[in-house]
Amino acid sequence: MMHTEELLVHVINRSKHVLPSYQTAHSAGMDLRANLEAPVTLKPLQRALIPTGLYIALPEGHEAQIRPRSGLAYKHGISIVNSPGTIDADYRGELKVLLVNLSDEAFVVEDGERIAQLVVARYERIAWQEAEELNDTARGAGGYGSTGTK
Ligand SMILES: O=c1ccn([C@H]2C[C@H](O)[C@@H](COP(=O)(O)OP(=O)(O)OP(=O)(O)O)O2)c(=O)[nH]1
Ligand SMILES: [Mg+2]
Repeated sequence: MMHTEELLVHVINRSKHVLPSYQTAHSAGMDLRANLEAPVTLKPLQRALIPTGLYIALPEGHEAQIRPRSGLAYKHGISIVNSPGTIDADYRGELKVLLVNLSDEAFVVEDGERIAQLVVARYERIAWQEAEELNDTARGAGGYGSTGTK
């Protein structure tokens, strides 16, 4: 259902499939479908750039992230090599998904299969302000488990 917070994004759908949509009322991502002439087999540790047939023009100040689906990851070890993939607001090419098979069995990507999810987000661009020192914090340079595990 339309409501005022929805952001309109221009899209051209050259795929055989319906446009991606949110599956539940508050899903952050829309699932992307593979748009294939023939199934693609990914052997263990093999990767492939999977076309979606979608072309978008994001409003300035927004990016889209292409993220893995947890079900495919859990059941079949399918992930995305460059996760999360970054779609720039000025990109006008086809959205593609760089899948990788991290399991020890071959996986077949079928035409129309929901292979990844697209999340749109605002981003900030920065300008550097060079400094001699940074402000003190309680964390300081602590990281990589510095706060313990329990
Ligand atoms: O998973 C992805 C990642 C990127 N892209 C498209 C949109 C993005 O705007 C463009 C460039 O992506 P990125 O900056 O990650 O790639 P690069 O290796 O830095 O290429 P470039 O030099 O073209 O920026 O490729 C995709 O379709 N899928
Ligand atoms: Mg780049």
